[in-house]
Amino acid sequence: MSPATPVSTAYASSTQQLQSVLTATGIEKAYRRGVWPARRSLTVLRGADLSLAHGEVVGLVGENGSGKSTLMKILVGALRPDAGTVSYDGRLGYCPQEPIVYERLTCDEHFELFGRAYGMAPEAERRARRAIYESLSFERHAATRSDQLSGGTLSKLNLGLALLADPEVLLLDEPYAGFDFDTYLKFWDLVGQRRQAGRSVLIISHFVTDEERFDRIVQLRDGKTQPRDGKAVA
Ligand SMILES: Nc1ncnc2c1ncn2[C@@H]1O[C@H](COP(=O)(O)OP(=O)(O)OP(=O)(O)O)[C@@H](O)[C@H]1O
Repeated sequence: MSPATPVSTAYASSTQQLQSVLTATGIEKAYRRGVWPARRSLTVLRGADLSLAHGEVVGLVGENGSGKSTLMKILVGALRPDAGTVSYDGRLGYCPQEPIVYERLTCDEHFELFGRAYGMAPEAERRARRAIYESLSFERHAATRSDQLSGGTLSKLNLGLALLADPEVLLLDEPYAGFDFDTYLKFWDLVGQRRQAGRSVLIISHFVTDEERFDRIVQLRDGKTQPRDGKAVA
């Protein structure tokens, strides 16, 4: 779902973070697997820190299984950390790795539903929807049910729903895996517009070729975050 709602008392919407729009400190997370007596614990995050400034576009990278999605789920409140705190200002928009949509609803119906959930006035929702259709070129699918969309168009809908309420922070988990090249370029135009507007974007990425598009890259390794070589430190 997007945007995320905090689920834990460890989360607080704060106006005290003047520099950062989102700050995570000392995040720890272990998954419990199996059943007793063969129960095991897999520690994924061991004190990860992350901050996002206004207008910053940050890449989150790391090996498969290093915990990028886990950290992002914790940032948006979809998963509870074992330790650590997350605070942010304003609204978060979250685009999960696997689109979460209602298969019987059309694209238009998704926007209407999410617009209501965000508390948007109908006219504001329609305006935002038109702009999203135009910037990602999928207006022709407005009346198509989501179970009949191609994978790439489903990814556009997933991204569009995260963008709908113009969130201060956009958190995207491998958003462009299904995009064709033209859409991929449109995606980066859109990210550039958000940067210009002072909005922040955190993107989980696997593509080394994207490196120059980020203001800063954070790498997850051994459960902790570190700045990626050659980019400024947080
Ligand atoms: N719900 C879960 N229960 C148990 N283990 C999990 C769960 N979710 C993730 N894991 C494990 O936690 C580790 C981190 O997973 P996560 O999806 O956060 O990594 P990732 O860096 O996003 O990986 P990828 O690059 O492959 O998408 C992996 O070993 C994964 O198998």
